[in-house]
Amino acid sequence: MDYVVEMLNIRKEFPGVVANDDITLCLRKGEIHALLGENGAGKSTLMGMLFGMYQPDSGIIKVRGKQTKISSPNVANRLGIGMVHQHFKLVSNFTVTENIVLGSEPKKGLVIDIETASKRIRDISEQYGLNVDPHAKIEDISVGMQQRVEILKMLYREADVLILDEPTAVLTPQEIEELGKVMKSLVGEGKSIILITHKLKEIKAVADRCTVIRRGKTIGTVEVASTTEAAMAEMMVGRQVTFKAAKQEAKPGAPVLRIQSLSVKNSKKVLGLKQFNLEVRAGEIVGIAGVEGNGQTELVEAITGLRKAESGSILFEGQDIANMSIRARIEKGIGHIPEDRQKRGLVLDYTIEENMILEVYQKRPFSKRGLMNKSAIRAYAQRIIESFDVRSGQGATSITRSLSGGNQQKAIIGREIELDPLLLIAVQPTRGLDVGSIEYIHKRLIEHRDKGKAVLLVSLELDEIMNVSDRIAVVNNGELVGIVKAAETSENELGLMMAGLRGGEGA
Ligand SMILES: Nc1ncnc2c1ncn2[C@@H]1O[C@H](COP(=O)(O)OP(=O)(O)OP(=O)(O)O)[C@@H](O)[C@H]1O
Repeated sequence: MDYVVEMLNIRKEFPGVVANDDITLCLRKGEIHALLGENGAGKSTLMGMLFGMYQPDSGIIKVRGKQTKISSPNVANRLGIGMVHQHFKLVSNFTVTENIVLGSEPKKGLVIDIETASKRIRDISEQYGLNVDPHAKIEDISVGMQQRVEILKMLYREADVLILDEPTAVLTPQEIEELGKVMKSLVGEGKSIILITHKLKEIKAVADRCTVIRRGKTIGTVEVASTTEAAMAEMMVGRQVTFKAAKQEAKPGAPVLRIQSLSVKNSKKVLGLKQFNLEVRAGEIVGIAGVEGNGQTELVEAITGLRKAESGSILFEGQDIANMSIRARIEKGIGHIPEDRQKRGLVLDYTIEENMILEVYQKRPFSKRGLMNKSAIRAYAQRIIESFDVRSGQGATSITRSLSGGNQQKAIIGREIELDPLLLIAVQPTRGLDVGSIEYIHKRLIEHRDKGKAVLLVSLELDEIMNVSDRIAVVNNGELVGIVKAAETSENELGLMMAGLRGGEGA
């Protein structure tokens, strides 16, 4: 068998945790190979070793049949291995070409030869159907396009093994489809791809084989065509997973949040939300469906106080909070699971327990007369860690940065739900989570509702919106298109509404 990469019996320990324990993954030339595993299973660690960011404690890596030591990302690049990270590494006020040649600038004599580089970039872009304009500035192009620039960067450096780390987490459904085509065209030209993803549907759609790992160990490698999503999910978590959240019909009470004619400017200083009306009652989950960038961010930031409203009112428990400070809103009972967990959700250099009390540390029992009560803080953090299954090397005292992405996310969700807010605003709560964790988080959101609290769920995943919400408000271009009951709508109707066609009540 023609393997381009063989990672054999790989082991890697971090303080308190064996991140990889005897893992084997072999990549065939010309295949898309999915790497599937729960949050914290060790996927990024394994790929980090293939890309030269860490060294294995034991085990062998062979590239094109030859045993190799990949001591740095530069060595990986020279071996033809490239990686697109979850957080792109692009300079936003540089052009596509400038970003791609950064660090390996082509010269004509002493002068940097941007024109030749641009031409080559255009040729590669055409060859693989990437459709990237070499002269565009990064800040002016969409996230999906930025990702293609990252892919181009690897191709420009002649990589033929491409590692994509959760590439679709940041993409819209349409961009996901386009990325699928790009990946197929790459392997069609003889490249080989390792794809890290939590989305079983995507694995079914694009991958040839899938290696499943659980808690640092290889469970097996399967041929994707002859296996099911349910079977892969079960291999991964070690039990059956239900994909549909079980819930009773909502028994909504009085309105908790009432938004009237709310208009909010976006970061480009034009109205991103226009004359918006919405009500969320106690005991119900209202989902916001829409294509990314259609007013969701402005809506959430206006409610939480991160952004100022231009006009209109935001009534919370009957009181207009539009001019209240962020802290006052939290005190009144608004919880927020933010979209960008690294920027707004966590202080990465603090321990988990410090992060768990960010909003309540000045309260009893966590502090008394200015002194912190360490054991109360520890017990509180431990409770969240256990109920939300936050996995890390050193429990409550682990530095948050050392947690896997999905475990950071679970910690934030746990913290916000534990505050037991009257209104919980959950923005993309399950982005980056494995199917088992998604199942659990959905259950907790529904439990929160059943305790008589209000939940506002913002998500780009239609499945999630339809599964978890009671009512769905659809946004398009900053306006409310309509509100429908989740039990009475279909993916098709929502899709049309997201494109701006009016429907439902309140239109
Ligand atoms: N630099 C580090 N220092 C200490 N522990 C680490 C470090 N990097 C990863 N870990 C630990 O190793 C384990 C595996 O983490 P890894 O990031 O590889 O998981 P993952 O499968 O990529 O998860 P996710 O799907 O959540 O991104 C986790 O327990 C994590 O806390």
